Amino acid sequence: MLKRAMFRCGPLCSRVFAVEFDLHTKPLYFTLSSSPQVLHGDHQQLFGDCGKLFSLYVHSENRIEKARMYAEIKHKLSTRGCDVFEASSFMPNVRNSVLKGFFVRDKSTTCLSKEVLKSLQQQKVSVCVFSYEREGQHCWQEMWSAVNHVEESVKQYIKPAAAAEHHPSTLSISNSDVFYCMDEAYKVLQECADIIPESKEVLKLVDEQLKTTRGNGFPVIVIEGLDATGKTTLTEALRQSLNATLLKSPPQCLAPFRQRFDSEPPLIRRAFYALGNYITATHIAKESLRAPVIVDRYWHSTAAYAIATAVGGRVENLPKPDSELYVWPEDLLQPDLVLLLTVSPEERVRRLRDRGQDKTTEEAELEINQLFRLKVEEAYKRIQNPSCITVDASPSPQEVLKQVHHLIRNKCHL
Ligand SMILES: Nc1ncnc2c1ncn2[C@@H]1O[C@H](COP(=O)(O)OP(=O)(O)OP(=O)(O)O)[C@@H](O)[C@H]1O
Ligand SMILES: Cc1cn([C@H]2C[C@H](O)[C@@H](COP(=O)(O)O)O2)c(=O)[nH]c1=O
Repeated sequence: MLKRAMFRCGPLCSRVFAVEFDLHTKPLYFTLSSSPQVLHGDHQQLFGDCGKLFSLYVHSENRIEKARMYAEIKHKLSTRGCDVFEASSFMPNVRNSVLKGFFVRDKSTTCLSKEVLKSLQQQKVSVCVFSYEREGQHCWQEMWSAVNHVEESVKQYIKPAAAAEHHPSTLSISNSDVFYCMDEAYKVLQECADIIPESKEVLKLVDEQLKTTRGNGFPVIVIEGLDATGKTTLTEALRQSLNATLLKSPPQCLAPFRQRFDSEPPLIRRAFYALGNYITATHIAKESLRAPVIVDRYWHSTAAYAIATAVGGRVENLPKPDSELYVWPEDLLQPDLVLLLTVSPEERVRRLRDRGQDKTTEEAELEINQLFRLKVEEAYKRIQNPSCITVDASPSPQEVLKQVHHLIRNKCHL
């Protein structure tokens, strides 16, 4: 049964495996071979270190179940004191062939991870588990089962493989992390309506919005940036100085649901934020007929945070700059100008501390995770049509406002 689940997604021998062993370098890639292969360098380190080694991959036809199971496993394993590395199995360049999972090194004498693995194999979502054994300079894997009996289990040797051209997670971003049309995000919330009752309320709010296309109105200016880069300060100043309407994404009507969706795995959380943009779009269409509109975060934030979270490790793992993953959704109202506020990491942390507010989990992670911060900012800069203009937001609020007025005058003739 386990094996069948894995084979349904392509035979094991044609799959490539990737382990995020060191976040500062490329993932370690390997394939499987029937003959022993000598391991060197990082591969030797990954498979040769002490401790019991396992990897596991989650499969289910139901993407909501799969996403929730993956999040649950991550939580369970990380509280067991094991070394847990994100892993994936995929067919090179084949979209949606990715099975996400973990590589586990359990150094405990009692093998704590086995307990977790046993309980996982009893669930209705398929979790394929492999165990690894070393044999001199070689290492082989075989299917592992909680009851120690796997039909036709074959030993397959680990064979180091060259790095994939595209990081495996980029193969599954489209309409799982970033949604390129409203219907795709809508479907996700429909699919989880039974387990997350708030989904129905969110969908009702989306349905209530009129499908408006933008007429010839006043300019729409979006202000983007990491937390504490000064968006609230600037957007409020622009509202006053331009006599503009100030909107934000997600819109106020979704505020009561935000915490609930923030605690869900990326598939569900990102669909929620995507729908927030469509509601904001209908407000923009209406308000821009009356006055200039300033928007605090919009699709750039939704896509940049989603891509940076989906792609593990370093900035080089992001989809290439010309990737279609940076393309604006065709059915989403486009603003006239997008400005990206940037400050140095030190200044941003200082502003966060001065503000002394609660941070979202993601933002707390961001503070300690320089790599993530760099990826979000780089993803912002790669988004196309419209692309964003970077504004140095380190000077005083008055100076930043002056710079931005200048840009608005030039680009929007306001
Ligand atoms: N140009 C500036 N110079 C110095 N401090 C600033 C400047 N702009 C804003 N701040 C201060 O930095 C902190 C963060 O600013 P603000 O709340 O405007 O950021 P933000 O981008 O809206 O954050 P978030 O996305 O988390 O809402 C606040 O304490 C604010 O007073
Ligand atoms: C709009 C939007 C926001 N987020 C995340 C990014 C940050 O961690 C917080 C900040 O939101 P705030 O309302 O500006 O305080 O939310 C996101 O992941 N996706 C989005 O679309």
